[in-house]
Amino acid sequence: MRKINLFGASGHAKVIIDIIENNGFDVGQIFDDNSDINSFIGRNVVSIYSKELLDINTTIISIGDNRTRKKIYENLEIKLEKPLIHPSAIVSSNSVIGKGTVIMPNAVVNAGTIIGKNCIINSGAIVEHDCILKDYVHISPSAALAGGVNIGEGAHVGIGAVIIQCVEIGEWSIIGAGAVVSKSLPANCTAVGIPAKPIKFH
Ligand SMILES: CC(=O)SCCNC(=O)CCNC(=O)[C@H](O)C(C)(C)COP(=O)(O)OP(=O)(O)OC[C@H]1O[C@@H](n2cnc3c(N)ncnc32)[C@H](O)[C@@H]1OP(=O)(O)O
Repeated sequence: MRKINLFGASGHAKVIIDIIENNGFDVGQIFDDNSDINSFIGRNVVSIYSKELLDINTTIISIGDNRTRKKIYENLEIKLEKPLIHPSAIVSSNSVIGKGTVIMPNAVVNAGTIIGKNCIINSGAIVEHDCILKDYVHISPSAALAGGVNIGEGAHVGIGAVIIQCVEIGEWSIIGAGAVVSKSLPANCTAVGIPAKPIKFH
């Protein structure tokens, strides 16, 4: 049976284990650098990093923080798993999804959309047609992107946020929970409200 490693024993990893099992695959190694975590929902956790051990299988970086996923991928040259898609998600055959990206239960990814690597399309999120999502993006549960939306690297769209068509979100920006984004937003900002406006830059 095909095995998939997890890098990070987090709450996010619990949902990914469900997706692995629902696809009929099995969990391989679970790695976490916190040596206090010896087991994770009944499974053994390895805390001493070994590239040889991890490279036996492909891996999903199961950490919710976008910058941490990027740091781990770039520093450790993780051998990424193909996109991991929950069977209840609807993903167009005319979309392109990068390695290490996870598509959670009931998410929708429509035709013409291109999603980079190590992204999270969380439960019930909708990514409409012809969107472009760069690497390390996280679309939170129930967020909705209309057609032709562009999301820069590492941006985080908060839970229940709505982004209207053809809007651009700059890299590493954070869109607050429940925001309505009606105009493009710059890089490295946190934007909240209806309509969404930047409240700070980082
Ligand atoms: C499966 C999962 O769990 S996936 C994860 C899903 N989680 C999310 O989507 C969380 C999204 N995060 C948020 O909405 C956060 O509140 C953020 C990122 C927008 C802001 O967080 P912080 O940077 O810590 O800012 P902070 O909490 O200090 O808030 C700053 C101000 O913005 C306001 N604010 C914060 N979030 C929001 C929001 N979503 N909508 C409107 N106003 C908001 C605060 O009330 C505060 O206002 P004040 O200065 O008048 O008191």
